[in-house]
Amino acid sequence: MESSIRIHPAVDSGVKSGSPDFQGGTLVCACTDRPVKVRIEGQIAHNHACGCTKCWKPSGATFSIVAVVPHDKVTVLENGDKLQVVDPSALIQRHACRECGVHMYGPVEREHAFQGLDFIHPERFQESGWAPPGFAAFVSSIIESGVDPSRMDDIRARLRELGLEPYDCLSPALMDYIATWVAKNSGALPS
Ligand SMILES: N[C@@H](CCC(=O)N[C@@H](CSCO)C(=O)NCC(=O)O)C(=O)O
Ligand SMILES: [Zn+2]
Ligand SMILES: [Zn+2]
Repeated sequence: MESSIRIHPAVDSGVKSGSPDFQGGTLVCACTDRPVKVRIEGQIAHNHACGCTKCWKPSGATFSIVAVVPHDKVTVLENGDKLQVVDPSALIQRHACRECGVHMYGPVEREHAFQGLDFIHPERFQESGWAPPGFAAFVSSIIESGVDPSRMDDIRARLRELGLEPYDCLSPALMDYIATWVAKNSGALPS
């Protein structure tokens, strides 16, 4: 299953399945001194590989691995004083460790289909068993980080080989969910 194409260390040797018993755990940043720790209660949802320029990626990775949890399931346990919001104008308020740069949680507070959800990077869990990524989002966006466009066919083929269907925005199910929210908000669909 190994390939010379690096997607992300958590999936490069094959996507590991999650555990039905996973009850949540603790996300830890990369600092050896005073690491930021964030408690997540329960399983994650909509886990995916993301090629956008805004999501945190470990070094050498082309994609991030990112999922959502309800905001009320997120608690900063330790060293929250090290957190700062990366881009206050963004939809996702990514809270990053000022020292190591790892994004610990990103709430959506604005009126939006994702309001009330926090984006997290499950690879930072100390525990295993989190639900695996199910698709790849914002694949074309990796070009914005400097990936040569001529590599895109091979990268999309590798994503398919890993079972991560590539999309250039979110998955059809999530795009339909967002569009339904917009239509109900505007009155185009009954709410
Ligand atoms: N081409 C841009 C895309 C950035 C983008 O829209 N990212 C998505 C996905 S992040 C996780 O799935 C998004 O919803 N962003 C909202 C936000 O970042 O606040 C790029 O690559 O920068
Ligand atoms: Zn840190
Ligand atoms: Zn992203």
